[in-house]
Amino acid sequence: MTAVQLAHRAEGVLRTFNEAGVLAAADVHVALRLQRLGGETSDSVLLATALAVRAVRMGSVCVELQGMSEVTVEEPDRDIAALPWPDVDDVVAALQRSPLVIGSSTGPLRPLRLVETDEGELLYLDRYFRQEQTIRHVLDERARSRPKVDLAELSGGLSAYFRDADDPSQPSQAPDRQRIAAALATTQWTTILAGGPGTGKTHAVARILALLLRQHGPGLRIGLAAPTGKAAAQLQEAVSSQADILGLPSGLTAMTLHRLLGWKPGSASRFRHNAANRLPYDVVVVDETSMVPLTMMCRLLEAIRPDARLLLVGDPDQLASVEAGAVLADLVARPAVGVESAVLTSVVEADLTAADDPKEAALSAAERDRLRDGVIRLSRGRRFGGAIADLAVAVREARTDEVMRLLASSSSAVSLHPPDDLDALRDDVVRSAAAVTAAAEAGDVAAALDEMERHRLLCAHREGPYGVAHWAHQATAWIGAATGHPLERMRWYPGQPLLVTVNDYESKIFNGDTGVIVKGRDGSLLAAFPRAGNPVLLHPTRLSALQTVYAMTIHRSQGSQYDTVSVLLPAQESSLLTRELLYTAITRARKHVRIIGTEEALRAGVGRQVLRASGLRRPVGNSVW
Ligand SMILES: Nc1ncnc2c1ncn2[C@@H]1O[C@H](COP(=O)(O)OP(=O)(O)OP(=O)(O)O)[C@@H](O)[C@H]1O
Repeated sequence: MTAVQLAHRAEGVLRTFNEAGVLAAADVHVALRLQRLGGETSDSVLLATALAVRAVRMGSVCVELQGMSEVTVEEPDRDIAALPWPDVDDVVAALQRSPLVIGSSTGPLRPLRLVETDEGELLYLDRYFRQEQTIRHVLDERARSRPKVDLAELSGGLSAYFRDADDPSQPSQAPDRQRIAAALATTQWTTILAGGPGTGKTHAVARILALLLRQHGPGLRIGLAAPTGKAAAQLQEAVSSQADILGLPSGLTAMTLHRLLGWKPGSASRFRHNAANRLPYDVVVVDETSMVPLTMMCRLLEAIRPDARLLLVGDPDQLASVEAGAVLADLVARPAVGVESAVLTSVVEADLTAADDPKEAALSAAERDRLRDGVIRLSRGRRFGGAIADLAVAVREARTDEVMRLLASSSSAVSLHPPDDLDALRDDVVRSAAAVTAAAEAGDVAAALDEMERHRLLCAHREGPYGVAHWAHQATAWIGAATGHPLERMRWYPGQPLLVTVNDYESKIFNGDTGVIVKGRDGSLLAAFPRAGNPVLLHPTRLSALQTVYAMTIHRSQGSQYDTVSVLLPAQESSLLTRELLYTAITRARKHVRIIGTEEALRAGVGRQVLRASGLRRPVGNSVW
């Protein structure tokens, strides 16, 4: 059990909620500070303020006051409902009078914002409300006009780039959502290209760039970015690998969003590029957008020129950023506000109206509606088919019985093991370590890196009996017992799996990169990291933050895939065990996903959703105090 950190100065209701683990010491401190500065005396307002701070800490953008008591805490046996929750109407009334709330009649300092919606009031820290408003405003402004397009050129391009995979002499069969995505991105300023792993998002992005080059010529300035260095490197590799066949410029580089926007040392949220100094690109592509938090999305949208195309790419069903906001999921789920595009309809009418095809279902009315805002979701799996994809979809759609049925089926691609059934896991850990070590000892860098992709052990937690630390230790012990060489005492050894935890721009090695120690030609030990065609080799002491990684958190594994993934489920009460977490873990596997845990834990996970409160996905026109 984790002891709750208590705020020393907390009294009354704040103390009670702090002791119960609902509020952290930091939430209490902020609320008390604002109370002092604003001269607020109401306990209800204090509690609501602390809950608004807590909400951001937990990844939400605001608190839904009607549901403010529906919180989960780390210690599952706490009776949260029994806490002295104030009446919601009283809280709202107190907030409307509070000097801390914008629009109230009194008070010099107004850090809070109360917003009324059809589903009840939302309480924001005003800063996040303003960021949400900026995002909404910029996107709505961008949707008011459309780029000029050479339609003949566009039709020619669509027909050239979207061919039937089995018979390239023919255009692909309608409906082809990739073709719709490409037509959208050419005919609108903003496109949101959503889809699960292997649905061909990057394939479509490369073709979209080719279409835009046909429209605008080789002078088109392209900015490629992603939230992490690793994701940026992957985007660059994926686009570069298609550059030749599509005639894209060679040497296209992708960078982190921080770098794209011009990160200023010492400022976490202010960038060189902003509304007054816009980004120089004609098209900006952001990959892995699910990991982009609200503040970063706001800064990006402020900095992008109104006449630059923006392509936001990602999987809205994956775990969101650790910071506040699940912007991609919100933008995909937002009610449509844009108007239908006759140009788009004319270019891809066959795709919009086609009936079900064996490979791809017809577009639903809801999907057609979302096209008005530039939102398209790719659904046809291009990489892995069968049971893994079915399991991922069943988890995403919370069809628990179907999840259990798939795991009980005879498929060799998915399996569920009780917590004490560890033989297959141990075999995979030992076999994969032996193969990596053999290649690393032989100095075969490519083979060592390939072998690293065969199996990955994933955990929800970092600490505790279900955590990475414990299971990495267990894996090390299994490997040591199998080889007769205990690994713990060695600093560097061939076959040692590595995880980088800090960006190193000079070496182009990024937080989240994984690699392996290999023997160099002269027998010295080097850290190897995969890069398309050309692995990076460095002396391990050149990198300041390297960990040995026999197990990894599911959060960390985002953006990577492995042949076999073993997922260790925590106890069913764990608030980390959610549908998004399971979906993310399952979709890391190419050939086999092995889930280790109880059926109860799995059912609990499928049933639990990460509810990140925000106003972005609600209809506009709410009255605001
Ligand atoms: N229309 C297509 N025709 C033929 N092959 C395709 C098509 N679309 C995608 N592919 C292939 O399917 C595989 C997966 O595509 P891609 O990498 O673009 O998916 P993704 O959605 O970007 O996946 P991830 O999110 O995991 O990076 C790739 O090998 C790609 O070349």
